Amino acid sequence: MTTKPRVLQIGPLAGSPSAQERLQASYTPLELWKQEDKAAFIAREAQDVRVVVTTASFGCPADVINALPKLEAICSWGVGYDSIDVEAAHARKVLVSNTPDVLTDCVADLAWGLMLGVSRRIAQGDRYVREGSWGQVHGAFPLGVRVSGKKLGIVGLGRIGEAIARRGTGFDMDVRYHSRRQRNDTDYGYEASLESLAAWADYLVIATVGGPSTRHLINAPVLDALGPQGIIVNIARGSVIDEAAMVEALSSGKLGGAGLDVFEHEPKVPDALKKMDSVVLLPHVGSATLETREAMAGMLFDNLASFFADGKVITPV
Ligand SMILES: NC(=O)c1ccc[n+]([C@@H]2O[C@H](COP(=O)([O-])OP(=O)(O)OC[C@H]3O[C@@H](n4cnc5c(N)ncnc54)[C@H](O)[C@@H]3O)[C@@H](O)[C@H]2O)c1
Ligand SMILES: O=C(O)[C@H](O)COP(=O)(O)O
Repeated sequence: MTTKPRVLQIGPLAGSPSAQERLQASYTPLELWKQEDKAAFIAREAQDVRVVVTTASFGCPADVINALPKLEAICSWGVGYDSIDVEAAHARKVLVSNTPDVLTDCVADLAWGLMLGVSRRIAQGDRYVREGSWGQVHGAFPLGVRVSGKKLGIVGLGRIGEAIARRGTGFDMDVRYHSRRQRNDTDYGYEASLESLAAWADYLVIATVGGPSTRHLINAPVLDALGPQGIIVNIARGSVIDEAAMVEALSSGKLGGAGLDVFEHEPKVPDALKKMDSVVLLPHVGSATLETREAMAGMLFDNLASFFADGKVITPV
């Protein structure tokens, strides 16, 4: 009988219906999140472990990486790796893998759901019908804002940003983007400054990586430039927007609206946002469809199998 390889699992694979079962079927996961004294558990049980299994939300900090002398790979479920200390991993030649591409379409679809939801007051209208206000309240339901034909600014024209842009052309929108560098393989207009993109755009959609390099990239001056008719959508990471500045801009009418799937201190959401009809709030569900979550699990297991077969991962970071 062959023994199942032992892997250190940082957090549960709760986002895919079958992933935890599949992990247990082929591997022996050491469940770190269940341990009271994690450092002692690692020192006692995980000194021979070659692989860490984690997710974008649980990540893997440097102290865990450095407490595992035999570590060779960190395989993560999710495309974002801002929660993994990739520098510490690479310093020890530890491979890191994520799950790119398979979630791109669903996250882009959700960004569009947020754009439409805020502009056409979809969540507000749903509340209005459910609470019995339709036909009872004097005056009509407030008017929304036209989406088709408007100006779409994308911050971070990567895989997801580009999928959002592509959908924009189907809505007859003019699309421009800001990234650290102009891309020479796309015809979308490039704005070298974030503020000039925001000043031009009706919709500013955030699709960059998270982490220190993009922390508070969207600050008060950028929000001011987007202006009282402007709508911001964030499906990237909450850290990219200065959340306090955004709440202030929305409260004072300096910013028109916001569609948010991610927040600075998840699962905490500022109470002020919950009271505003100009915002739509979602609980970090960009990739949360059955098909995509299964595909992400598939990619995680392909990376694990590849590592244990020949020491390589398929989608390295
Ligand atoms: N809401 C969700 O559930 C959800 C789901 C999947 C991914 N995400 C987030 O979306 C991010 C993007 O995913 P992707 O697959 O498109 O990644 P990607 O690497 O293809 O794209 C990231 C883009 O950000 C750009 N970028 C990096 N630093 C920048 C900066 N300082 N200024 C402007 N642009 C910058 C890069 O050039 C790149 O174009 C992930 O890192 C993740 O954090 C969120
Ligand atoms: O980066 C990602 O892929 C998404 O944010 C989904 O991962 P999470 O739900 O674990 O953050």
